[in-house]
Amino acid sequence: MTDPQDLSAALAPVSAGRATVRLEGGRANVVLDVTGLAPETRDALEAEVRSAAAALPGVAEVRILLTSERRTRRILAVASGKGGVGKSTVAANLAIALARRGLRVGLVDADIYGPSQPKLLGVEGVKPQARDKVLLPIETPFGLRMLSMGGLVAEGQAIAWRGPMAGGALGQMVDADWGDTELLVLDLPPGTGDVQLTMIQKHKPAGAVIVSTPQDLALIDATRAIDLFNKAGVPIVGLVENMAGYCCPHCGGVSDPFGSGGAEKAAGALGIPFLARIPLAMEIRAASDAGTPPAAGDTDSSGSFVTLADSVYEWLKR
Ligand SMILES: Nc1ncnc2c1ncn2[C@@H]1O[C@H](COP(=O)(O)OP(=O)(O)OP(=O)(O)O)[C@@H](O)[C@H]1O
Repeated sequence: MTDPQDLSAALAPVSAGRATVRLEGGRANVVLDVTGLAPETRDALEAEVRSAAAALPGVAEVRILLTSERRTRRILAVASGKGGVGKSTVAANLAIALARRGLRVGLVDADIYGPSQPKLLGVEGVKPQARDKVLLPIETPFGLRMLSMGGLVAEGQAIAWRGPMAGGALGQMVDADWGDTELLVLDLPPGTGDVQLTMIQKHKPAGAVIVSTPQDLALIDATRAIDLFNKAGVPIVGLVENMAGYCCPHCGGVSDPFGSGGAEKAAGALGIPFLARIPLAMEIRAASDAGTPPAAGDTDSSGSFVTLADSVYEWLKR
């Protein structure tokens, strides 16, 4: 017949110190601390503990209670005043570069108008599962987990959600089972309307990275985005200039279709940090379309995302 010591001894090798046990007649009550474990690791641990306890003589029933410490997880918003400036591309590559620096990163694609993260991260068509009505983020091949508005609707279906519906879906994604993820990068929809303001107020990002192209018109919109975060009391991490200088793959000459240096000047005038300059490069567009983000490799264009991630990393440390 098993006694409490036998039960503890039998579970010790499989539970790695995470189990607290009590024996009541033929029932083994196990409290399992699963803090920081990814869902699949947690399920495997629970199954191992259950079968180790059930194998003991005299144990007729095993009850397992999972507990987890609530972790503080920070949200980093990536936003732009207007569409098409490369906000999603920057968000995906920044998230990957931060993951490569050792942070446990998750990416939430909150862009209700054009969710593009599943394509950028090569997981198009993969639907997130749910457990007890809590979403389980998708594992991507690039060392980070992801949830997208795109994964919550049928492929190709137009997303014409009103603010409250979008807010509800975003809430489900932010409150998903992120396991030990310590930083959530939030790819916001472009623009500075009510939807964005509600998202920001509700989920209170720790900081915001603003993406702009170098020309004046885009910068005026970026200034509006900065104003939106200021109103919501969210600190601005800084401004990223995307689609700067184009290096011709044929002659090697550099041209500036959208002007140059505009974002750095604007950042100076606004008193916010200038984080990085990402070149306009065929390689970035092609790799993004192919679902192999440049920041996951070691090419010329990955360097600019590393610079960006370094600045953001330093900011997060502060
Ligand atoms: N630095 C770059 N060099 C070349 N192409 C780029 C660069 N940045 C983004 N692109 C391309 O520009 C297009 C728009 O990028 P992206 O979808 O990231 O923009 P967005 O601002 O998130 O757009 P939306 O407003 O639709 O959310 C994509 O085809 C992307 O591959």
